[in-house]
Amino acid sequence: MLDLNEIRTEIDDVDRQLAALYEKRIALATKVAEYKIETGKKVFDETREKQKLDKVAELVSDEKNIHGVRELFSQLMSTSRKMQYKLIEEHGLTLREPYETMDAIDKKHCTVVYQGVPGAYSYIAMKRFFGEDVNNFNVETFGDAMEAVKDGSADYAVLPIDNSTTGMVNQVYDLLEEYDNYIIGEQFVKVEHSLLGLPAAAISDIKTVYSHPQGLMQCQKYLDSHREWNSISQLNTAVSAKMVVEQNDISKAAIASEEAARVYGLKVLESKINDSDRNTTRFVIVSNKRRFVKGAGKMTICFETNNKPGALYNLLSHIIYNELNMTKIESRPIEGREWEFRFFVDFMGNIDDTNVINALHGIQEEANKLKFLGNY
Ligand SMILES: C=C(O[C@@H]1C=C(C(=O)O)C=C[C@H]1O)C(=O)O
Repeated sequence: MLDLNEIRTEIDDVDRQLAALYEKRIALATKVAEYKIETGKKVFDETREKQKLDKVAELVSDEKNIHGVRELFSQLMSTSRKMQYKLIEEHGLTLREPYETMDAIDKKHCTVVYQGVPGAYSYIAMKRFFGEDVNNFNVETFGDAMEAVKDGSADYAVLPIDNSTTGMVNQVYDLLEEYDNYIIGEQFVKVEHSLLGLPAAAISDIKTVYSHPQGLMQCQKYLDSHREWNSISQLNTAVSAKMVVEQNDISKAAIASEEAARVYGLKVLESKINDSDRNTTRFVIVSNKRRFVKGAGKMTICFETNNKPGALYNLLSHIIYNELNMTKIESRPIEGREWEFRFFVDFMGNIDDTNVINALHGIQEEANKLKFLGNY
């Protein structure tokens, strides 16, 4: 019979040696970091790491251990790199681009753009975030809103980015990657859809329903119970309400907010028709300036990786190692590169926190492309 305590005592002895050797190895890597600080050489040396893994594989006597020892050393080198990024940042050699901070957003003296027409959920989110009296104008598409912020005709844009029922708003993610605009705030709005018709209409009159694709998707179950209706996508939920008024036809209805019913003088034929009674949309407030509210607590970044095993795992390890709490990850296909993806990651932290700085330094060096999208 083997004695567990005895074996564990031996393991403890091996671990003591490993810990001492780890410290010795890290001390050497610190010298490497000093060399890199002096010479400007990059931390990550892929060729050296590949050679190292092949070397250590040759050092084991039992073939069964090759896989484990390669994994162990790739983790050791990954930790060694993270220690080096930290040292380099401490030396003031940052990869960060300049940015400013502000005490608060001046909500009284700004112009805000949103997509749609009055009564749209973006309009509701805008009023919720900036107040009822906000100076604003509207445009037809999300891209137009991004453009208005880029060219300075608006200081801020309010854009829907995620919905609790249907997930990400793909187009807005893609626009954040495409434009050099930054997220400086967010606003959650509980979205309750109603079926809106002309004052003279009854549910039995309805043949056609207009809404934004998101509105149609969020009421999928309700629409499935009325398969005789024809659903037609429009640019916006409130645009749909406006169309019902303009067409003046009792067989037409819109899926939109009760606010839209008030704005356009429509009748609520049925309220709360969304599939989930907790249907919520997250809106982001976007600016063309890298100016963030002091003490902002959430970061959004986006990066691309090689299509290689472990690539995403390796990049996320910077967030884990620096003890940052990741709250969201999404992926989008990269245009023109089939089956390659770009990742959007949210984590808690402020752009001035040292653990955020160190994590970003590592990701920037090791990802194909890192884009910082905001702090709010
Ligand atoms: C220590 C170095 O920096 C990095 C870490 C390595 C390691 O810990 O062995 C190897 C290569 C580099 O990616 C080095 O360049 O030698």
